[in-house]
Amino acid sequence: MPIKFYNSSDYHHDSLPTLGILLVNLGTPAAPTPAAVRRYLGEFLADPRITEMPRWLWWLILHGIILRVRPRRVAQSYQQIWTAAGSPLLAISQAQCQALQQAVTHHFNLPITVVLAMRYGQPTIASGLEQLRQAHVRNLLILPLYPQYASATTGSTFEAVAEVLKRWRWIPTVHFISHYHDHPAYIRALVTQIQQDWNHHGKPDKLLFSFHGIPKRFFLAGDPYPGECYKTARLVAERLNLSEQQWQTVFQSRFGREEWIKPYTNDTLKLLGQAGTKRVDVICPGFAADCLETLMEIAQEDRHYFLQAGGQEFHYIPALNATSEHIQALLELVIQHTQGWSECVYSQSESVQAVRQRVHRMENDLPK
Ligand SMILES: C=CC1=C(C)c2cc3[nH]c(cc4nc(cc5[nH]c(cc1n2)c(C)c5CCC(=O)O)C(CCC(=O)O)=C4C)c(C)c3C=C
Ligand SMILES: [Fe+2]
Ligand SMILES: [Fe+2]
Repeated sequence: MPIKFYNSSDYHHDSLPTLGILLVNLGTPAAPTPAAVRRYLGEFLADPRITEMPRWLWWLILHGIILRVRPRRVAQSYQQIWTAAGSPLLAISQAQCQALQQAVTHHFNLPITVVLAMRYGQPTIASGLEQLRQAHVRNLLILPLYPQYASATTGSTFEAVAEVLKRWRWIPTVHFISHYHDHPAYIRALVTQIQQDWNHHGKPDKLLFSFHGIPKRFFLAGDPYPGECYKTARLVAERLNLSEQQWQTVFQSRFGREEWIKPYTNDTLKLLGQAGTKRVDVICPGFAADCLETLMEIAQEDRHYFLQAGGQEFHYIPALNATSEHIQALLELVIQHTQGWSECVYSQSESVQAVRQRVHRMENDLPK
């Protein structure tokens, strides 16, 4: 019979168990070039959770039209936001991973490894999980950096992780965080981020909470995403003591021709500009790290729409990124979702001595 599972022939039964945390974000092209963007979009847009359409039809559209036209245009956008450290999304995610590793090491005083993976592109989920497997992870926490659950993002991450784990011989205890849109520590971090900005620049006439959209069709099929976006925005607005007129929830980054959830960010900004609203601030609470969709679409393109339509002042409030408030929020999420795990590692470690002796005997008994 062929070997079906991923074995650990290098595994020692007396190795110390550890806790593992896999941070996952969406992913980004390896370079701001049409070829790299084509590779990235090819993988991204082939995911059935991103485009729910008959596969053959979508394959024709993707390869016949989109991948011929879009990479050139999108590569130009990436060139404008690319930094010395690479794509902002990847660089910021790496900083988050390092900072969270420090925070959990300090807090838990246990062997615990934090690894970063991307759903599309590099570093892959498979490589991240392999790193954790080699660290003898017995308890695994998956933390997709999407506060609001969507099938296209969080759901897709679960699928990709399960695809790898199902091949392991020794499957660890797994905890998957499916959302944290109303977690007090996350809400607090957003409130602080906004207040700090307003301390420097004063308050706007209107604060827009702009979230990445999804097709309306997905919402009608039962995706909870829009409701979670609304709740995040409401909780933050309440803590900032904003009146109904002072804030609004909107959806950005529409892709393709079908209707997406509304109101659209760009249309709303045009209307606000036309209606004489002087200053608008935009924050994008659904993005754990700044990326093309915030730095380019909101901070540049949408700013332009607003000012063109008659608006006077536009501020983009950065994503939570690797701020200490964000890392603290992620740490609190980790603490909450790993309740009881330290005891588990301790008890497994205690038995290491006993295992060591038994394994030794077993190995001696095995036929050579
Ligand atoms: C934060 C949540 C996100 C949801 C929900 C989401 C849904 C979704 N996205 C697309 C299509 C594209 N998204 C693109 C970029 C992009 N999307 C997110 C996050 C969510 N997407 C991020 C963080 C990024 C930025 C990546 C970066 O490198 O900075 C792109 C690529 C850029 C482009 O070609 O415009 C596409 C395409 C769909 C269809 C969808 C829901 C069905
Ligand atoms: Fe997207
Ligand atoms: Fe976009």
